[in-house]
Amino acid sequence: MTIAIGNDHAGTEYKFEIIKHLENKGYKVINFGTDTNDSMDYPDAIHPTANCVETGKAEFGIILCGSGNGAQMTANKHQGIRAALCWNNELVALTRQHNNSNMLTIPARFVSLQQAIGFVDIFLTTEFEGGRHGTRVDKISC
Ligand SMILES: O=C(CO)[C@H](O)[C@H](O)[C@H](O)COP(=O)(O)O
Repeated sequence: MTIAIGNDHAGTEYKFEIIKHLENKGYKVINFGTDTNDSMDYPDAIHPTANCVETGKAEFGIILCGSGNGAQMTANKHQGIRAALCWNNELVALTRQHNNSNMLTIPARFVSLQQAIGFVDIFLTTEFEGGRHGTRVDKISC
């Protein structure tokens, strides 16, 4: 499975650890984020990450910024993206089960690295439940 990852300067350190973790598990990772801690504008990294998922080159995307808000807002401008901002395990599981989210947004300045890695694992292994949730997800697009 291929995962697209993107981040601004607030997410660089967690991004490297997440890539290492995913590659150890056999995932292919495409990195669109900055690799330094120098200040940059999150849309410049998040749009290409979202585009990669939207066009089917990656099955899922992981995005990080300080609060998660800017990254999530940017990704959700893409028609084919459902990006969820999550800060605990239950929210991660729910957004896969109920919203069929295809991008996980991690607020890197508000969760620990251990939490962030746990979120990634839950996100990538939790199935969409379909049924009534499928009807609702189909109604999101306008
Ligand atoms: O959280 C963010 C956007 O929602 C970004 O990560 C920015 O880092 C945040 O806005 C803080 O900006 P700063 O330049 O790192 O002070």
